[in-house]
Amino acid sequence: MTRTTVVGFDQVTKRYGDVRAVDGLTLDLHPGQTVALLGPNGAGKSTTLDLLLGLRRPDTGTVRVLGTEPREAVVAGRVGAMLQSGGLMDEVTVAELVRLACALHPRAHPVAEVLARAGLTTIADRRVDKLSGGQAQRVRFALATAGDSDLIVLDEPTTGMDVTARRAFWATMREQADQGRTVLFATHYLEEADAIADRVLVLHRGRLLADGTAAEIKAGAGARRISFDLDAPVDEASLRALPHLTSLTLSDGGSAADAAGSRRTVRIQSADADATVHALYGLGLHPRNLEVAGLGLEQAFVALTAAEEAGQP
Ligand SMILES: Nc1ncnc2c1ncn2[C@@H]1O[C@H](COP(=O)(O)OP(=O)(O)OP(=O)(O)O)[C@@H](O)[C@H]1O
Repeated sequence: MTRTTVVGFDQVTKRYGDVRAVDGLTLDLHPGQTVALLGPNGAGKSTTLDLLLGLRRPDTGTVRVLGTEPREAVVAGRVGAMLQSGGLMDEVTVAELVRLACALHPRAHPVAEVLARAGLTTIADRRVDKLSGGQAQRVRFALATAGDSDLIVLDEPTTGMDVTARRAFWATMREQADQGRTVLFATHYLEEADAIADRVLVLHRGRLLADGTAAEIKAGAGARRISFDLDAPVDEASLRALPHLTSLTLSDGGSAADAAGSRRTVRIQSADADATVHALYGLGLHPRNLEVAGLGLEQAFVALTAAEEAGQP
């Protein structure tokens, strides 16, 4: 089965002076996908979004959106965007601004529906320059969903939103994806990516470091968490010398015996848990409550990007 390509990057590079913000990026996004774009500060996320919205042009390579130039797709109303720095007009009310966005959209939804979806009905008459940070985010969200777009692009959309607003926001985005739209969002909230995205892209120095479901990314990072308790005093240096260990924390267990310093809880991150545990028993220790678990998305992300940093000058 051939799938429609909503966003296609082919060997795209974008430099700012000496900085390669996007470096040979090749990528296809498909309808109905909810895609999280992750990466440390400066990884190239915003530049990638700017390229696919036609706000910047690649130095080399091609970007296509819904089979056309990005700008064409945007002008045709096929792309809704919520950008980080999107300034809102002063001295207009929420309703006026949303009405304007709907008037400009070739396939607009009714204004009341757009306001309601973004949770703005009760503050529709407020001036946008008097809103709180989270309320202003909701207005940006309303502008991104003013019309029937095929692709919704969100740059750190939930920054400043409270828990309720965040939940409502993601429930709406889920609905949008269920209706066949593609939702692409850049975020630093890895738990959101884990919970919401069915595809996760990890960017690092403008390159794609990982691409898969959150579960695949966690498994692909390879590392595991090992934790156990020790009743006898332990020589920290011998633990630190365990093979494949990437981090170690020692903490007191919290009981009266621990005050004497004998009982410790040990938490290890290892790139090869089997080998580390094998060597642990080789030290003659008697670990209790031993647990080996996979990484969370956040830990996998840190492990992936740290490994990449270590391999680069
Ligand atoms: N207008 C610009 N002029 C010069 N350099 C820029 C410009 N915009 C971005 N850069 C540089 O390009 C690289 C990628 O920046 P970009 O904003 O795309 O990253 P990001 O992943 O969105 O970062 P963040 O998580 O901090 O928002 C960074 O090194 C940044 O300093």
